[in-house]
Amino acid sequence: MIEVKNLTKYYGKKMALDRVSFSVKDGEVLGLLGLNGAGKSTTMNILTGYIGATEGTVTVNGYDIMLEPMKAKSTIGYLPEQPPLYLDMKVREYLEFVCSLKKVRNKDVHIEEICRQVGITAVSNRLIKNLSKGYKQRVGLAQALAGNPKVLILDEPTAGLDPSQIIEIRTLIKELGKERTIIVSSHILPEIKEMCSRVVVLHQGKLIADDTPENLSRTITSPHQVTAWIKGSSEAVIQAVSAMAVPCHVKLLAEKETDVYEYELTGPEDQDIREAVFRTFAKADLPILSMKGNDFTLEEIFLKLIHQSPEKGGGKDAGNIRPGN
Ligand SMILES: Nc1ncnc2c1ncn2[C@@H]1O[C@H](COP(=O)(O)OP(=O)(O)OP(=O)(O)O)[C@@H](O)[C@H]1O
Repeated sequence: MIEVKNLTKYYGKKMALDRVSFSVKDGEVLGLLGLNGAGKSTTMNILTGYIGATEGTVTVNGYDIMLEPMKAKSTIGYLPEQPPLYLDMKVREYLEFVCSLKKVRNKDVHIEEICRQVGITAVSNRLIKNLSKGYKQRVGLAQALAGNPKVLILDEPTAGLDPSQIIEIRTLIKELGKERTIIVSSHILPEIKEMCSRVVVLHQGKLIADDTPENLSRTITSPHQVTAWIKGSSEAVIQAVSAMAVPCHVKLLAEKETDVYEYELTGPEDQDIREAVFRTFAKADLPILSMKGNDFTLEEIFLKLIHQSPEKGGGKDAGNIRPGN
């Protein structure tokens, strides 16, 4: 269990965190989502006792990180944004060193176990500097797992990896999350959705949402507007739309294939038009070859979350969204 209360951090005059509070239950995988500079690393550095907070408290498994740092830290494994690797060491040598620092008993068996867990047994005799970035990240995860901590804190573990390495690391984190409490940061919403059971969204040092990924998606998707590829003449499409039960505006975007056009369909803000769109074009014998809700960039999502916060009058459907400023 991790409790974060009113965490505030100033770097000189620069405020990096502003009264951030949240908690993480045992066995939960919590995602910290935010743009660059949102305060994710600062939060993680405070949680792991790397830096102190200006105000506020953090307790990890009942130990206050400032008052009982040794006890609190002994329950945490940390993978910072830049993994703390000694490049001229071999993987095994490095893990032996980490295990000595953490006073791990039965080192050999333990190292074999964590190498197996993160899939680095085959490279355990290689110099770290000769490993790919994906494997270096795995070694970083292995050092976090040394000592079998109950809590893992992982700062942007997939940053800079190629797509197949990203999938491998995400799968690994999901696997590790079955037995541990994990906090993982990212600036990629789909990544957080895939790995986490809860998401805390930070923006400019403030907590602006704390919810499940599903509720968050519901809050930020916009089913009143869809983009669809429809086969048939544009005249027939326009005619079908004019007969729709829900009033809709249609905009032709592009010709995608012969006789297939891409349209943007927009209904009233508070209405989900997807089903009506499907029925309309099925009835008119105009096949929909693809349909998707309009995606938002992360920046747009943040603006939406801030706009929908209760303080700004958007509280009705805003889930657990908290004020943004
Ligand atoms: N040591 C420092 N001294 C001064 N300002 C800092 C320091 N570390 C971070 N900051 C500032 O605090 C704010 C939060 O930074 P932080 O690194 O926590 O954000 P982040 O969400 O982790 O971003 P990123 O994804 O870029 O790592 C930023 O404005 C950053 O410039």
